[in-house]
Amino acid sequence: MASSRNEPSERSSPRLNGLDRIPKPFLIGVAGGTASGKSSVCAKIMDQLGQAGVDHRQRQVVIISQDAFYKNLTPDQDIKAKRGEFNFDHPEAFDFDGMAQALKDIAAGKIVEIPEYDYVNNCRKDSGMKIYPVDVVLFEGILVFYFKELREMFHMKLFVDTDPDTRLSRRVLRDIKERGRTLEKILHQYTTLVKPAFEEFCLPTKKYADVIIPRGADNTVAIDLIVQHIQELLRPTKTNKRTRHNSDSFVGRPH
Ligand SMILES: Nc1ncnc2c1ncn2[C@@H]1O[C@H](COP(=O)(O)OP(=O)(O)O)[C@@H](O)[C@H]1O
Ligand SMILES: Nc1ccn([C@@H]2O[C@H](COP(=O)(O)O)[C@@H](O)[C@H]2O)c(=O)n1
Repeated sequence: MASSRNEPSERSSPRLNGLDRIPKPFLIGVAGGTASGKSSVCAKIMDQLGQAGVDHRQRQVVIISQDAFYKNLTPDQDIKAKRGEFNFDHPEAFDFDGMAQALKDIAAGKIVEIPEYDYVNNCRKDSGMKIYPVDVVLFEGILVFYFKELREMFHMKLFVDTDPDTRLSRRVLRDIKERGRTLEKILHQYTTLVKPAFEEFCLPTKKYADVIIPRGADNTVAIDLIVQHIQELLRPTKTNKRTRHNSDSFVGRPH
C-alpha cells in the first residue's frame, strides 16, 4: 500500500529551470500495450529534461509504474499466476484506491512511499520507493487511462502505439530475461489473457490520449516535441507567475 507523510522536503537542489513557481507537479499519464515502450519513452523524456543522472532524492522528474499497484494475490491466485493463468491485464488486478491516493498525495506535495513490484514472484517487494515532491510525474502502465478518476488527474496523456508483433517479441525476450518466465508460459498467458484484455481494456483508452506516439522510444521526433511542449507549458512568463496546469485548462499564458 502506498503511504504518505507531510514531511518537509529534505532536498536543497534547485528545481527545474523556471518551475519554482508551479505549486503542483505536472502529471503525465503514459499508457500503451505491454512492451510497447512506455518505460523507455518515460526514460527518454526524463533524460531530455536533464534528470536522468540526478540522485532520486534531488530529482524533479519521477517515473512511477502502475505495476507497483498490483493487488496481492490469494494463495489460489498465486498458483494460477505461476502457471501463467492469472489475469494481470484485467482492471480488477490493480489496487485502484492505492493508485488514486498515491497520485492525490503526490499532487498535494506529500512524500509518498510507492511499493516496488517483483514480477518473478508476482508480489510486492518489502522495499518501496520514496517519492519526494517533484515538478513532473510520469505515471506509466497498461491501464492508466482506464480508471476515470485517475485519467482526469493527468495534465497530459500519452499513448505509446507499437505494432503488436513487435510488442510480443519484445515481451518474450524481456520476460525470459528479467521476469523468470518460460517461452511456453509467456505465449500461453499472452494468447489467452494479455491479448484479449489489451483489446477489451487498453486499446479503447487510446481515444483519451492527447498525443499518440507510434513506434515508442524510436520516435525521437515525437519525444522531442513532447519534451519541448512540457518545458513550454511549465515555463513561467513575466506576466504569468502562476501558470496552472489543471487537467481541464491551461490559463494565463500570454505570448
Ligand atoms: N525501440 C526499441 N527497440 C528495441 N527494444 C526496445 C525498444 N523499446 C523498448 N524495447 C525493449 O522492449 C522491452 C519492453 O520495453 P519497455 O519500455 O519496458 O515497455 P513497456 O514499459 O511498455 O512494457 C524492454 O526489454 C525494452 O528494452
Ligand atoms: N506478476 C505479473 C504482473 C504483470 N505481468 C504482466 O505485465 C504486463 C504489464 O507490464 P508492462 O511493463 O509490460 O506494461 C501485463 O501485460 C501483465 O500481463 C505479469 O506477467 N506478471
